[in-house]
Amino acid sequence: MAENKAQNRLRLGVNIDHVATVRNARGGDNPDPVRAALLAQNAGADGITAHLREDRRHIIDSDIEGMMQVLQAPLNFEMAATEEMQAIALRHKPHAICLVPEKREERTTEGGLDVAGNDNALAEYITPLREAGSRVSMFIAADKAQVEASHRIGAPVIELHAGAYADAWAEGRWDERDAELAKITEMAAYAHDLGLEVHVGHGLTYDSVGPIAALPQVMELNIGHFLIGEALFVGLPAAIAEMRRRMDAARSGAEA
Ligand SMILES: CC(=O)[C@@H](O)[C@H](O)COP(=O)(O)O
Ligand SMILES: NCC(=O)COP(=O)(O)O
Repeated sequence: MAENKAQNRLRLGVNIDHVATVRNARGGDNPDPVRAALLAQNAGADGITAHLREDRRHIIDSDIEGMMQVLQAPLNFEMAATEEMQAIALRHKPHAICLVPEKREERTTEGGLDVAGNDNALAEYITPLREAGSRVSMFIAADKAQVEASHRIGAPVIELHAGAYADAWAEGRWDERDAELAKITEMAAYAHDLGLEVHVGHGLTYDSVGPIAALPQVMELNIGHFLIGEALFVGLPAAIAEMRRRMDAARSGAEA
């Protein structure tokens, strides 16, 4: 995504996948994820994130095409490391590409990509994507071996999977929440020391965003499902503004 004027300003990428989930429940064109992406951009999102799954359960190919045509904000294109997705990414050359693991039977992205177990293949896979100018990131668990493998293969960015932290928060499992936060905290610092740019995402809400936003090494958060749900009640611009307020308050050490 574009450099921020204030160096320490945390970027917010708004994931619009679940606008497409609602559209696809009935087929047809409404609600339109491209319209939601434009609205998010105009409401202050620093970027738009969209995950084109192999089964097209939410975002479909024409959504990506539409966003590439009309968005000024950078697109962070989430995809599995398959030949089909590589060809689509090379056709569109999005600002950023985030490689994520995918299982057709999962309800949502359950874990991080196993970069450590596939480092040679992934190094080869990302080479043309990087040569085409996309900033490639690895969506990984907060795990030292995965951070080191991401660095080794030449990915400039990692996104740490916050799902276990966010779920523990939502379910009141406080010890687990604290343990997950400790892992993210440690790995964000470690990855930053290696020279990686650190992003965090998955499952974050108004409640759980603060401690993650407060981590000084984290440059970007990607948040979708909660914001799209909240938008049903308050509208997308208001939901984004409130998330932004909480991120900024945590970043500056103030009470949210
Ligand atoms: C990789 C990731 O975290 C996302 O793409 C996201 O949460 C929305 O997509 P799913 O809910 O389909 O995983
Ligand atoms: N990569 C995480 C993302 O884009 C948003 O995840 P979620 O907030 O929809 O769970």
